Amino acid sequence: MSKSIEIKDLDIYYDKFKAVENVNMTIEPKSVTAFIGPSGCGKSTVLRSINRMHEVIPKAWVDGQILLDGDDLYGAGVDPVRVRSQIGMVFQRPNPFPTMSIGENVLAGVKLNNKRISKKDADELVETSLRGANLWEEVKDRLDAPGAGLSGGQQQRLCIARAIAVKPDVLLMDEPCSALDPISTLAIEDLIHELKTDYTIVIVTHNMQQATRVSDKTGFFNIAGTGKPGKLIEFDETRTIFENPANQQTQDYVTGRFG
Ligand SMILES: Nc1ncnc2c1ncn2[C@@H]1O[C@H](COP(=O)(O)OP(=O)(O)OP(=O)(O)O)[C@@H](O)[C@H]1O
Repeated sequence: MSKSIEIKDLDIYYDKFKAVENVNMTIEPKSVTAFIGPSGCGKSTVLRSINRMHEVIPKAWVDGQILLDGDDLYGAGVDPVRVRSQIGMVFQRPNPFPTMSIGENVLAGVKLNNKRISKKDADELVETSLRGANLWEEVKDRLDAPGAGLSGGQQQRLCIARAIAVKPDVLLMDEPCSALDPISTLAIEDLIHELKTDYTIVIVTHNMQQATRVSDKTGFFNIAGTGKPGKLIEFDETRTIFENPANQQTQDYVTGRFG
């Protein structure tokens, strides 16, 4: 089930360093939101704070609220492990577990959450997740082969299958195509389009064409200088951000006049 994300007055720190300041945005369910901006402006940091992965780094913390369909993910008593199962993540480099087979990789997240499932249910889940990730036809005859034996693009779709197998509400993607060739990139972009019918998706991308191709809304982040916190400069329909942004910094960035 797809849910909304509301970020309120969010500051994000690495120990004493404030990496991101005062982020406010509302992300609609069943939409794709792209985060763009120059290196170091805090896109990945914001993304990782949405599923409480940020605090895994020693002394990293946040101030502010992130609401998933109105529930504060940072509220007292909220289990970060449960948050991470509701909000899945796909990383820059495909990272299937190297010693596991394709089928075991799909089930890895489910097993990590201590869910016991029958062989029949497991087989069904492997198939629906791989179909959901547009990988089933390519791997259905070799589910017992190692996940590491797939191509980079196939491995990334396997990681997406692993993420959707736990039936999350949200999928976060941190530059999911940056290690892939153009054909595999298009396959992932097509998949993002399809996944939007079931999930809320947030994607960090350095590729502005990709942002225009896959996203409904875009957030442009910027940084005033080294050591300064990154800020969300503008958040709007992707078309508006790229064709008629309200802010001069956004205009300069999307037209390549930046820096
Ligand atoms: N583990 C960390 N410890 C300390 N500081 C960090 C850590 N990770 C990131 N930072 C700092 O936080 C700031 C934001 O980094 P972040 O990686 O979120 O930016 P980004 O916009 O995603 O950059 P890029 O586009 O290069 O991936 C940077 O100043 C970075 O050096």
